[in-house]
Amino acid sequence: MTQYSRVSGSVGLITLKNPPVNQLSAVVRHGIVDTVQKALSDPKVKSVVICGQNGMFCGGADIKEFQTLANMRGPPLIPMIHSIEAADKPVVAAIEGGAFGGGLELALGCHYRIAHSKAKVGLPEVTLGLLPAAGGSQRLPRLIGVPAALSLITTGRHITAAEALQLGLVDQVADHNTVDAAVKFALSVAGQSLDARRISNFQCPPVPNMDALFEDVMQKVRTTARGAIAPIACVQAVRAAATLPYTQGMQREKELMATLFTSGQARALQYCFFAQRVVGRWSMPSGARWDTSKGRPIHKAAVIGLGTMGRGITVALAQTGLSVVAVETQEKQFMEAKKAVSNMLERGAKRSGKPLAHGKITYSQSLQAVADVDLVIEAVFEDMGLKKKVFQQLSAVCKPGTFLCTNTSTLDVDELASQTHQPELVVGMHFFAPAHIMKLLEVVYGPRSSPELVAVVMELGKKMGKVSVAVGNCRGFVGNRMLKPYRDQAYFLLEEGATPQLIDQALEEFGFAMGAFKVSDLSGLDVGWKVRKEEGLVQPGGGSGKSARIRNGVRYSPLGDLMCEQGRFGQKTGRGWYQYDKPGSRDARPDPWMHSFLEEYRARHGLVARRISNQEVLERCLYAMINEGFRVLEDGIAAGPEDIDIIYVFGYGWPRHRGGPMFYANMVGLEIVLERLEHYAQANPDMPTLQPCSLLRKLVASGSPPVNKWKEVIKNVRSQL
Ligand SMILES: CC(C)(COP(=O)(O)OP(=O)(O)OC[C@H]1O[C@@H](n2cnc3c(N)ncnc32)[C@H](O)[C@@H]1OP(=O)(O)O)[C@@H](O)C(=O)NCCC(=O)NCCSC(=O)C[C@@H](O)CCCCCCCCCCCCC(=O)O
Repeated sequence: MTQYSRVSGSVGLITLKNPPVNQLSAVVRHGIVDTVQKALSDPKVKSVVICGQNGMFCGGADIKEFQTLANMRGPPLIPMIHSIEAADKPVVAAIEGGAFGGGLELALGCHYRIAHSKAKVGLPEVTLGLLPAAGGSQRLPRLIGVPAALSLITTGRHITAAEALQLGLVDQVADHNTVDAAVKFALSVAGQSLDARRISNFQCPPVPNMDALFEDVMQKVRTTARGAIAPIACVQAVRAAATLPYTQGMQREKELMATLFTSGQARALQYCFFAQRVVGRWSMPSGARWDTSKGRPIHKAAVIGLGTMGRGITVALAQTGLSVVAVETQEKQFMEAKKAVSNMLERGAKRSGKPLAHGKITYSQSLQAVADVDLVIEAVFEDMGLKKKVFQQLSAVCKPGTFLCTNTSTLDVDELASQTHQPELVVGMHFFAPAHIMKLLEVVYGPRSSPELVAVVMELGKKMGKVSVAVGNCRGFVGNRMLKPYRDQAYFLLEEGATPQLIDQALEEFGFAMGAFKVSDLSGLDVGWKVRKEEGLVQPGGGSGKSARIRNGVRYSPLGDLMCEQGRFGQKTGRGWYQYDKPGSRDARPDPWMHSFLEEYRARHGLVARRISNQEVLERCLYAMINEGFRVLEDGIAAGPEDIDIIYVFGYGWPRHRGGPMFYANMVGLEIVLERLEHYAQANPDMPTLQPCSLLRKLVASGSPPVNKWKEVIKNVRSQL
């Protein structure tokens, strides 16, 4: 909706009213068309101001309308914006809060833009698999120049009002009431010629070596896009702005948008946008929910253990403005950590332009120092015995009511909780390395965890800039639990004839940031080896005879153990699944040694190498992971498919334009995933992770409903258990 009034005698004020972000739904577009016409035909009105209610200009087109073309009724945006630009009375955009996507395109159609100093603007369409197709790709380069427009449009980043002013994207920045400032401004420009204010009439500012610039940008975009098509279309659209007259440029914008609009990638990215918001509305099997559970404020937090994870967590906490007590009992680690944390904070301050958070951290070598904190995050070595001891000590030292969190990535949170006097005040906070950079936080609750604590930790995660997902307790929680069958399949494929580079290439072409073996080299093969040894899975020399590749009755690959026996721990030793120039180097190169290692291994176990296709790599690795995802849903560990998908997109390098593993399964077709799993399970009866799980079968039997309808089927499956 829109509201219209005449203010200060001669200014027509149009207010967009469409909570939550004044998105340009059909009814708003109708309102704009009608009120603009009203203002222009009223002889008393000499100029017009467009603003948004509740301190927000406009969040752009209504993304919900994009779900089907049938939804796209009402006046189209492009002619609506053209009619504003063509008006013979000055139109001023008063930007409070933000102007994003279609919202900024609307403002670019206005003759002047005034922004509040705290407002942000941007064209984030690329993050939704689209391009700014209401003239944004054509007007922005004409206004601020090709290089700056390319940067904004291909990344979708939001910029501050100050940066927008510097770029010439806004004409004035207001510190107080933006609408008042805009009305005053509108009065001052009434009657002035608008010839020089219509951006579509501008020529793009000339760029020396334009071909080279576009080639360079396209090259960079292709490398970072990992298969996403929207960033490439964005470059093509800006190129059209730079090389074609406006009307032809608009035609190109339209053609490019038509390709993107109906693409699977746009569906996936828009799903991710909403899924990210869905996971914030967490719920627990007990019925506790985000909107009925209230946390309490945390003023002082502590981190126990200042290894790599503890350091990152300390930085992330300090950057929220909290007082942090950082505890490390080992002298050498203590000294190194203090220095490392300072450096990380300095780099962070430089990057963000925000002041240093140094003063807020106090360091101690004694656990007694945490006696008065509100919340503790334990980040000692991943060893159940050690962690149990720490939790017993914390329970004795901390004041009653202190929240105790563990940064374990796999261990049983309930077992740790049972070491304390108040098990209901214990949860897992699974950070991802580097903890001050990576966006994902898995918040792991147990059956006894209090909803108040979950609310506190979810809120704390938000303050740390994390995307927090609440999940139930099981081995590996959601992310690592699903990663295991994926990795196992990668090992089995090596045994059957693949190479690490063949598998990694297939996964990277799919869009993963790194293939399974590069990730393993990065995180260190010894980490998993230690866990497997503790579980009694490792046999010297990989074991012999038929049982060498079987543990507990299921298929097991000792390849990783054999690599570790040879000291090949990955990047840290300069040798792993790949070779590196020197220990610590990141540049992975295929290692000819691997060829003879695998040949010798296959010969020892009577395996005949066969040709493995990319399709088989993807189906076996991804469908095994997806199948486990269905089990996670069936077990109630994740509340819905969105939780799994957000975990994978933000924590495991899953390509966002494919929407997360569960969304991807839906896109492929659940019946196809089921059929392929059945096929591989039949060929490999000793791999139970390939046996399709009952929820998948149930969903297929229910006609493969879209992903947002799965929860109903899950509820039925659970009620039958
Ligand atoms: C705005 C924000 C920065 C605010 O952040 P904040 O943290 O304050 O709040 P939330 O993010 O939690 O959001 C609150 C609430 O609002 C919902 N929401 C936000 N934005 C939108 C929106 N744009 N539409 C709908 N709903 C929105 C959000 O979901 C939350 O609600 P929930 O219930 O889920 O909790 C932040 O919200 C933000 O970043 N928003 C998105 C901004 C954005 O990306 N905007 C761009 C939108 S796309 C666009 O504008 C496209 C235009 O360029 C062009 C359109 C032209 C269309 C032409 C179509 C041609 C089709 C051709 C096809 C031809 C095919 C053929 O014929 O064959």
